[in-house]
Amino acid sequence: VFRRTTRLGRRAPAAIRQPTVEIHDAALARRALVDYADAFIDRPAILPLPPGRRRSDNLTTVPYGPQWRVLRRNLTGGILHPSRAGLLAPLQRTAVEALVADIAARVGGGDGEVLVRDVVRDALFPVAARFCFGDGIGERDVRDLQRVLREFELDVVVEGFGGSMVASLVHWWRLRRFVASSRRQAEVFLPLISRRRRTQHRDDADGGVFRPYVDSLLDLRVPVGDDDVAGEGKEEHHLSHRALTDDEMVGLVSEFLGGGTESVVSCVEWTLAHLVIEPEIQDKLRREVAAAEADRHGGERSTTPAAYLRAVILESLRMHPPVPLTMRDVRSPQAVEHLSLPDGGARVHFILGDIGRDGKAWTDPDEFRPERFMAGGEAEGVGPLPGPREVRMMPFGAGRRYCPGMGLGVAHACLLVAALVREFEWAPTAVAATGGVDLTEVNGFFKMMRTPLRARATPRGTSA
Ligand code: HEM
Repeated sequence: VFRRTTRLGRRAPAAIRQPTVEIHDAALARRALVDYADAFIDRPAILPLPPGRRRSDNLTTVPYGPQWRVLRRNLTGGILHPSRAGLLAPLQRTAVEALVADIAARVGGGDGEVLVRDVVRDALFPVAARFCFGDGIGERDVRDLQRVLREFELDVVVEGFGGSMVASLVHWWRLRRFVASSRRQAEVFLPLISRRRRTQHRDDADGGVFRPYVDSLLDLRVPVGDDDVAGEGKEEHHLSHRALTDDEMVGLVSEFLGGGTESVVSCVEWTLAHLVIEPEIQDKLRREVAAAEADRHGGERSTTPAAYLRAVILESLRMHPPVPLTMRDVRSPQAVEHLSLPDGGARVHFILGDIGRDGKAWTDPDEFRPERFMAGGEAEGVGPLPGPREVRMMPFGAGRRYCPGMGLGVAHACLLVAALVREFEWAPTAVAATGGVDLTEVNGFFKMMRTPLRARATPRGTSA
């Protein structure tokens, strides 16, 4: 059940010279993250701090404590709260229209090949950028933001994220690239943040439509104290507070834009790959999406995805969780003892793809069968987030640090896949038709297709 890895040699810095334990098993994942929730609460440091730099965390890296609570509450309660999901509808409509127009232009009236991840990313990224900085940012700003995030991914994120990436990151040159890439992000983000600082209270938050993430960060005050040690055991309102530093703002914005887009792009690409290979599932899905459209009677598009669409997305997330693994730094003596972890604690990696394909929890786990999530199926009632009793899959993690963007991520994946099948028929390209669509995975920060999906799109002519 445990696979203990000892990849790091004695030359590795003390902070990461820890044994690594991998969990591939759904039942054990539940035991760890539910029974020992308090012990599985912090993530290990991925990078040693560059010389002369102070620690500045985003939500993913901040240790559990008052600062984490304030940042998390701001995102979940203030920005991503389900009651505000409807406010994003105009941005999402624009994204869907842009996606359909882009594909239609590429196939030029007839059918043609489309590189799926590029068109999806180009449609989705502006939504994340405007949700972050407000509706006022221009197309050039959006392009600059996309460029620096892409550079970060290409320069810093390498195949094999996890133990081996941690090892390779400690090479000085990779650390130097990381610092250079963060500096380039700061050069693009900070002027946009300053512009927002000058205008945020004047333009009534974009006409009262939605509150950009950056506005909430500018107003936020976090508890004072390095690594939150000062906050241990104190009520939050007894602590003194400070504004976020520029470095923290850059990290939080980078996390919001990068994590919120690429994960959805990965999910949509994997989903469409299966729909290309299995035309009956694509057809069934299209019929359901068309029926839901017909039910609209000219009203707003529903924000609740239809049952089969949701099942298709869940099946894709089960088989190809866009984030390949999630990590915890475990030091608690109790958890160490009861879970037979190495003395002194361990870095624990939960391998999300293996957990979703655990043969003890799923029938034919390598088959793409959305029906399992429908009424009467083996996974009826299973959702994207595990409940307290069992873990069958955990594409958004589990326990206290589960993904706060889950609702938005699933909504965006559903919206984009629905538009893709409603407007186009998807088939393998001539090359793929003989060689098959390549479902080989490659694990970077995100689980992507090793051969990016190219598919033949034929407009269905249903668009208004
Ligand atoms: C399909 C889309 C997405 C997937 C599959 C995904 C997956 C994940 C996973 C596996 C984790 C680690 C959870 C854990 O350690 O237990 C995570 C954390 C996180 N995600 Fe997502 N995510 C998605 C979308 C988003 C979006 C849209 C946002 C923000 C707008 C977001 C923001 C975050 C943040 C801030 C964390 C760290 C939370 C914490 O430590 O408290 N994610 N995500």
